Amino acid sequence: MALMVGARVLARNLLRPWSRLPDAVPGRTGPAAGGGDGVRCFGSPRVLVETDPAKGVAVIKLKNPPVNSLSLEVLTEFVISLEKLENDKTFRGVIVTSDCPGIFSAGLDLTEMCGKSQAHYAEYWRAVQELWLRLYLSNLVVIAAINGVSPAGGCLISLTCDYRVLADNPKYSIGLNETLLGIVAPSWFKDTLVNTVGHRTAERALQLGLLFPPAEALRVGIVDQVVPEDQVHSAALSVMARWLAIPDHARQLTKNLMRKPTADRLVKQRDADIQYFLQFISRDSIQKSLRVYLDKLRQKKG
Ligand SMILES: CCCCC/C=C\CCC/C=C/CC(=O)SCCNC(=O)CCNC(=O)[C@H](O)C(C)(C)COP(=O)(O)OP(=O)(O)OC[C@H]1O[C@@H](n2cnc3c(N)ncnc32)[C@H](O)[C@@H]1OP(=O)(O)O
Repeated sequence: MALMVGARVLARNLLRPWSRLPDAVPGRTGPAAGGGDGVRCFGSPRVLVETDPAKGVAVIKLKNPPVNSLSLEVLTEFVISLEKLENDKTFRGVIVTSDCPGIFSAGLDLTEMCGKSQAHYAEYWRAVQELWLRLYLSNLVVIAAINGVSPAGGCLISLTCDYRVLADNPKYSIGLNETLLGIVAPSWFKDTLVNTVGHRTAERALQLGLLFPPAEALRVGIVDQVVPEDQVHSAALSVMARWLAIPDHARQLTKNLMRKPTADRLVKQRDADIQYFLQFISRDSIQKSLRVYLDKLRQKKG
């Protein structure tokens, strides 16, 4: 039942005409993310989309302060924005970045996984799955311009992209640090990392919950390029131009060849994966670990 409610909510959101989204910011024009006139902006307050139709490129900027945590709303709005871009043949590439200074994304929203109902957990997890599937199998060239720290789910978002550019700032570490919270990265998080850095590096990184600073991130291959902070966006645009020089059909079929077997593993057992998540996240010991971790984050200031 819970799964059906979750699926219905997501489906309703996905099918809702864009212009009727409650938070939509339709058709605003603004200064070009990549320079030049004709940039149009749409999206929602939490997921801004700047499009440059002449270049065929869009920029998705996550804006969920203070830390760009991936709440249910953010996940849903992200999927809707991606779908809109995928369906508009004007666009061939998208850059994913952050509008929150110093933070790419703090990952999954811990408050969505702590002290909530089973129905809520199911709805939330389906939304996490949905975003992963959409990003991982996107026909667009997807480039991450990582302009801030990127733990766990934040790292996962960038791992689904075709290429990762990281700003060279020692504070901007990246990795799947789930074990440090007393939780476990699911198999498809693990697969995404293994496909990027190889089995041994992934095993060590996952068990130890490693967060790599830029130079090390580049060395292990969890990012493809490290550039000075003020060049992240221009570097992402340069990489985009190179990837867009490849004929779409050949690149897309190749991407599919590389990624579909991994995605299919989740698609074939999506409901079972949700049940597994429910069992895991509802355990008293896991809820306790999450509460302790959240309290530590909150007390940091005090
Ligand atoms: C065997 C198989 C089992 C399968 C099991 C299935 C699933 C389980 C696994 C689920 C996977 C989860 C993946 C995740 O993404 S979990 C989230 C991991 N994220 C983190 O560890 C990052 C935590 N945050 C930080 O480290 C820092 O906040 C920061 C991002 C470095 C930014 O630091 P700073 O600028 O100093 O900001 P604050 O720390 O003061 O935070 C401000 C504010 O935001 C709250 N917050 C931070 N992160 C999160 C978050 N991820 N979710 C929700 N809220 C977050 C923080 O509590 C502060 O709140 P207050 O203003 O109220 O104090």
